[in-house]
Amino acid sequence: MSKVYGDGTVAVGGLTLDVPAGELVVLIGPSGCGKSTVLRMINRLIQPTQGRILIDGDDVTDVDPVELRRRIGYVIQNVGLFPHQSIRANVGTVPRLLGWKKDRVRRRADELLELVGLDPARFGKRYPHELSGGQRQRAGVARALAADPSVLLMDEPFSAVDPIVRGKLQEEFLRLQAAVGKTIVLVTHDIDEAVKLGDRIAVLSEGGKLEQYAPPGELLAEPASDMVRDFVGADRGVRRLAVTPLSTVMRKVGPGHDTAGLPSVPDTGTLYDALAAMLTADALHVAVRNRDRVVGTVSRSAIFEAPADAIAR
Ligand SMILES: Nc1ncnc2c1ncn2[C@@H]1O[C@H](COP(=O)(O)OP(=O)(O)OP(=O)(O)O)[C@@H](O)[C@H]1O
Repeated sequence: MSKVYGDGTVAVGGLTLDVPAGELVVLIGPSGCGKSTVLRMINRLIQPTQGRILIDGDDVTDVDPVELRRRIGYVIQNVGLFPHQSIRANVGTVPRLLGWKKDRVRRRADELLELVGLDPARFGKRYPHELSGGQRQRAGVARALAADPSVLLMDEPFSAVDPIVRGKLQEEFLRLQAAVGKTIVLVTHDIDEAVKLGDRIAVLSEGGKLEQYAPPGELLAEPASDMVRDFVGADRGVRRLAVTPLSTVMRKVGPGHDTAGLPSVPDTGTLYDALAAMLTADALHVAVRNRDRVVGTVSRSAIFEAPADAIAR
């Protein structure tokens, strides 16, 4: 696909990208490289100058716009909730457009509010300005999911909130995605967010040029160009810890093994989490838990001495 704006600006110069169903793909790149333009071409807010966009084999330009809205959820920075409508009405927007009965719209809105962790009884009647930034963000995600779209487009969805809330929303969002399994294209310019959320990351440079398209570990281990190397940063080696599962260096322990006094991390964590827990607690080892059961330990030296090819790629 490509987009040349009326004034001759080549925002996207011919990009081909295959997004596997059920995966979360992150578009990242410097300001003005065409990320938002790509996203808006997918949902037809912007007409491509050239090329085609297929969803499940259907060209989006052939799909009726109302049907397209049902199939594609869209979340933007600062959410874009309608200020004069209640949160419940906001979340019910697309189902209403689709002509669902009032009761069904309401039930669906409340179900979605629950799903994103907003109590419908408490928040349903409020207006957007009566919510915190993080709560508005969750309402925005609920609205985008309301008609059960197969595709979710998210343009810097977590950038308008402070870093702590952002971290929490990202965690919640990963849990939500594990439950709903949408195909997601997410735009960010935060490499840590990209590494944390993406199954694959597409690094774009000016004009929507695809510099590299790879899973986070591979991107960090083997940047395909100088541009990508600069972009992922000199500390990419440390970032790789954040995509390496604990299992690579964990020593298994049997039941009854004494780990009293050690900091602990869940077995779903990464080497980054283990190192952070040890540094925070000034400990040389960390216990690895599966729920309440200790299943292994990881030591600082095991992380530092891990062979390079054991670290994720
Ligand atoms: N309506 C327009 N008319 C002309 N040029 C435009 C228009 N909209 C965007 N552009 C230009 O197209 C290029 C890509 O813009 P786009 O918003 O897609 O970038 P982006 O990567 O999302 O940037 P950012 O990270 O800053 O949001 C930029 O050079 C921008 O100035």
